[in-house]
Amino acid sequence: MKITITGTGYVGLVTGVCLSDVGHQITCYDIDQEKIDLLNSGKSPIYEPGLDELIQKNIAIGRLLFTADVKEAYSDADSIFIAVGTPPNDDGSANLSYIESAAIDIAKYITKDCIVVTKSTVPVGTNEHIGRIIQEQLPADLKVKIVSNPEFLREGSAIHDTFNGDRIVIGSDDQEAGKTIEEIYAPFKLPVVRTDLRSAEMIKYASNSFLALKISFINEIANLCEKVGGNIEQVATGVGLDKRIGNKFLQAGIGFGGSCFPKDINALNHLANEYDYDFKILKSVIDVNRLQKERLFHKAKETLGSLSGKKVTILGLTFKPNTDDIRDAASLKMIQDLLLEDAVVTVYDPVGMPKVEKLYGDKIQYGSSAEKALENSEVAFILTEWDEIKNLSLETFKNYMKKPILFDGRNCFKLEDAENHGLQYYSIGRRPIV
Ligand SMILES: NC(=O)c1ccc[n+]([C@@H]2O[C@H](COP(=O)([O-])OP(=O)(O)OC[C@H]3O[C@@H](n4cnc5c(N)ncnc54)[C@H](O)[C@@H]3O)[C@@H](O)[C@H]2O)c1
Ligand SMILES: O=c1ccn([C@@H]2O[C@H](COP(=O)(O)OP(=O)(O)O[C@H]3O[C@H](CO)[C@@H](O)[C@H](O)[C@H]3O)[C@@H](O)[C@H]2O)c(=O)[nH]1
Repeated sequence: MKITITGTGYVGLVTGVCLSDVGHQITCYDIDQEKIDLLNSGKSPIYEPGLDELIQKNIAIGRLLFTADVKEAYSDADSIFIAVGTPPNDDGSANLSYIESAAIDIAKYITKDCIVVTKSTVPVGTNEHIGRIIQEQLPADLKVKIVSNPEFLREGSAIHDTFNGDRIVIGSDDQEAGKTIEEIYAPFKLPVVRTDLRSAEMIKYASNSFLALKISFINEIANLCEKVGGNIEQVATGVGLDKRIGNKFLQAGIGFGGSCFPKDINALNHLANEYDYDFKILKSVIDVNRLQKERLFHKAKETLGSLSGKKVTILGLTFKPNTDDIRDAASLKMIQDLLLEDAVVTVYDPVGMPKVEKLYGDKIQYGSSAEKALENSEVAFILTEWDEIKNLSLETFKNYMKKPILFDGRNCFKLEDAENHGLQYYSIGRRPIV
């Protein structure tokens, strides 16, 4: 059975590699020739622990093939998994142009009946739309069935999540097509949820929105703790032990970012508006997150007065650890606000600096290490909880900074430690050490 994966971003690449690792013959197709060349040399274009090794292993045993040739990708394919991007349009809706152009190519180049599976995150109704596009262009003697199979992996633990996911969602209005896709996933031995097309699409948006809601909720409790007293970590532990609530996604911080939560929540809100539904909770989640990203900046201004001309260090640029992804990261808003204040900004991140450099060039400085970035700085912000940053000794801040004033957006250090080291330390949802 020939399985083709369209798009070699996080989702397409990790899905293709993991499916080949459990024994399937996989062809990964991308329109980006540079990515394909890199992949054929055994290197992943994305930073994901463990991925290079799996790519090399499965190329070597001949189960994994990468191509930028559309004919090679689609001819003889039995099933095609679409995993192209669905980035946000200016109005918050999902941009479906990549999906639509993939659908047109599929209709043009398939040579036998096949199942088209959408892994990309798409608004409710899109799979039917894809089906119609394909149908319109398809030669009369061929048949295509449509399946929705949303993806739940997280960047940074994508391989682990694929092999150990909580569920595989397979939505189809055609039982047989759904069953074939279920069989492809059988080696993973994971729980399968079979639904109709529209429910599968909604499961993806509802899941991301609910996780984002948990984060915005705990961030608001943290903000209130700062006013009324209480320690958000103790509160989150106490709340999370209730099994009905669960302890995951209750880590208060500088707000959520990444390529998914902000985009998907906005897309769901847009969909609700289109159907004349006022999704009040979702709008609040978006609003709370926007304010949370600005919170430490305002606190620093309140504490220091003006930041103009002051050397400010940012440690951690990616939207979370173990990825080089900076999309919608809290660091981007912070850099922008600091530059508007005429602060002198120096940044450090274990892997995220090249992408930030592409955006900001010589408007900011780049430390070759956390210590170098902290040298002579008057304020430091921690925005990503990389192990390397969490493991810094608090002595480092004292030794390298001009004044050790630390704003920790990820609660990386214990309050007692900051107190013992004589740091001025502000974190999220905990009393300040002044
Ligand atoms: N990144 C994640 O962690 C994650 C997790 C779950 C779901 N998703 C969803 O999965 C989808 C893909 O996300 P991503 O981060 O992997 O995307 P991405 O934007 O990083 O990669 C998409 C790839 O598709 C290629 N492409 C575009 N049009 C194409 C076409 N017509 N034919 C072949 N290739 C084409 C691009 O060149 C690119 O390499 C999105 O809808 C996203 O919301 C992402
Ligand atoms: O308790 C928490 C957990 C997460 N975050 C932040 O939330 C964002 C997203 O984190 P995470 O969910 O781990 O990363 P993603 O890789 O964006 O994964 C999410 O988005 C993917 C794309 O849709 C889904 O597949 C995943 O299931 C979903 O977790 C990051 O900025 C985190 O710092 C918090 O602030 N507090």
